[in-house]
Amino acid sequence: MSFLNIDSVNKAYQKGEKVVKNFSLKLDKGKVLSLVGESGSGKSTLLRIIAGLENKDSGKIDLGQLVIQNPNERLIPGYDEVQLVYQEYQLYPSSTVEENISRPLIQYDRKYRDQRVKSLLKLLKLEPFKDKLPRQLSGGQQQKVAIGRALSLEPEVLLLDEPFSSLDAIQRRELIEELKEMFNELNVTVLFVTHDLDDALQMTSDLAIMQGGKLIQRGSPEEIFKQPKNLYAAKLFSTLNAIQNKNKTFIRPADIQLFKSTGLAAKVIEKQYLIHYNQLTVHTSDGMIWKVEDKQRSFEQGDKVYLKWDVSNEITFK
Ligand SMILES: Nc1ncnc2c1ncn2[C@@H]1O[C@H](COP(=O)(O)OP(=O)(O)OP(=O)(O)O)[C@@H](O)[C@H]1O
Repeated sequence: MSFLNIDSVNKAYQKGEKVVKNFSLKLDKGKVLSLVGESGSGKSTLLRIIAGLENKDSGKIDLGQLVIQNPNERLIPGYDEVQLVYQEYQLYPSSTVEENISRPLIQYDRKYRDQRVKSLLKLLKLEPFKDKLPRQLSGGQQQKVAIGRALSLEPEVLLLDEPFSSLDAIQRRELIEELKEMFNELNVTVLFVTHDLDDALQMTSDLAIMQGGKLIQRGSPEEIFKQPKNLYAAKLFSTLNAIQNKNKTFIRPADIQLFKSTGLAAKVIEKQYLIHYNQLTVHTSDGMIWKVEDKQRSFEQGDKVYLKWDVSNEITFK
């Protein structure tokens, strides 16, 4: 039996369109899931509902025995067992790192509190900064303090809502690496929401894709890459080239080989130098504009190139 159960959740704001549509998801204890979706797809609303901070219209959410109720059904909204960290998470500006992390534990026994804060500072590698104020820290360190504060209450579930969007790519990669290790050690169940597939994959190999309030697909990156359920899921991984005269059928740039003779003729109209290959924009003789990968970096703008691909790599949507 899974640990976090989200069952057929629906939500509309006022009388508008539903922003979460019949959404169901299960997650085992101690597992990390990345939920990827574009802006406005309903990710934040869903997380707030899971945290018990937003009313749902229908559906059920439970953590084993604990049923998450709507805030309008409770005196104090939210649950210690479910903690939400988001990008603009506010730290107390005039409290130190140590005080920020210990704040939620104010009513707890002092000895327990000191131990918990000490172990979190260690896990988060924040010991050298424990007496600093938030403004004296980098963006990544500030987010670690926010996560430390959320973890201080020993939640069963940690919900991360794009917590790294203000960080640069290198900071994000390093922070995700550190956090992954820590989540594993703490055996906390994590739902990580992002619009960035790279971040999602860096965090875990359990992926869910949300679009227009619905769960589109759940699986490993490889499964979704090979058999994407729709165009959005496929495009998260790469550009798709539409094949002329084949309805809803596409080929990925990486699956196209380039030749100097024989194949579908095309003309290079643009060349971009990327890390692992030159990306060429080509105009095919059947009138399509495609992206292809020139791994040998042998073609220039204006050159003629011939394209071939294996039909088994074509992706067709129903
Ligand atoms: N409090 C609110 N009242 C009315 N509409 C809202 C409210 N909060 C969000 N919405 C709308 O619900 C839809 C989903 O928003 P939500 O923030 O959940 O999506 P998201 O996937 O998290 O997007 P983003 O990544 O941009 O935060 C959007 O159309 C948004 O405008």
